Amino acid sequence: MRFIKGHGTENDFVILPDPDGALDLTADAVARLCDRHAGIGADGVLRVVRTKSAGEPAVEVLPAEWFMDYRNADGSVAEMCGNGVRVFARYLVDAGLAEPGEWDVATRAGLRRVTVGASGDVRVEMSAPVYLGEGEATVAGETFGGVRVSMGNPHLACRVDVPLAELDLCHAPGFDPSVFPEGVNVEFFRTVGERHVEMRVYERGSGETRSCGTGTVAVAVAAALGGSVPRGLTDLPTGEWTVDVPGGRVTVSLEAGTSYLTGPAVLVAEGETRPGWL
Ligand SMILES: N[C@@H](CCC[C@H](N)C(=O)O)C(=O)O
Repeated sequence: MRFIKGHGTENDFVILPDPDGALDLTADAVARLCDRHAGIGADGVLRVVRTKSAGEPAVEVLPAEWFMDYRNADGSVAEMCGNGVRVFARYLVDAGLAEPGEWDVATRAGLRRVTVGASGDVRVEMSAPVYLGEGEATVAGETFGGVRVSMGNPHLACRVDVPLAELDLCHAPGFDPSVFPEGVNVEFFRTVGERHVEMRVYERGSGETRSCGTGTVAVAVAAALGGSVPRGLTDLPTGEWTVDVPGGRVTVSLEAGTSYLTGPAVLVAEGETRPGWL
């Protein structure tokens, strides 16, 4: 099986080209590919498949040529991946499967418009963040309040006062499963300057990662709200935010009715898995 390895702010992915949807990609195969000791190692898999061959009726109707089939490292399926979609777009251009420019990528959360040049950073229109109220996470017995935000996938963005390095994220933060029946990605953030925050994240299905693109937008929303409650679920503050993650830096732009994420997308290696390994 041919693969490419890439990352966006060190949120890393195994990219599997599967234009005609021929791969039967099981959860077990994804987990083995992502295993950092016995596999290639990654936070997730990006299967690159033509939308019409996605194998998912809700996706096949979307008007985009390519579908980003995103899987978490444990093999679970997720709706969206903000770093992944930039890396996905970079791969399509690098492989000659798409021209540099602006076009839509199909995801389980709907269409996401990417702006991608021949090299360099990629910008993604991330759609309107949805404010879902407040929530709580616990880390090592301590409870942190946060803001629940949907970016197509679920997030809980918690402002903290302690240095981020002090948080023990070796284990999954606790949360109320009746509030998050599908699980949740939990971000912890601190303000470090004017419209500038730093964050760590514990991702649903992947554990602590060095970045989460959808999470950076959720954190920008929580930081911009600053504890206030918005007038409507998508009537959120606007403005540009710098978000530092352990793996680098991204820019989030909150605009009326939508949001944008800009950051790096890097391809680092390619190869073939050994016959019979998976
Ligand atoms: N790392 C991603 C998010 C991947 C999906 C997430 N773990 C989930 O299950 O929702 C990003 O960059 O957004």
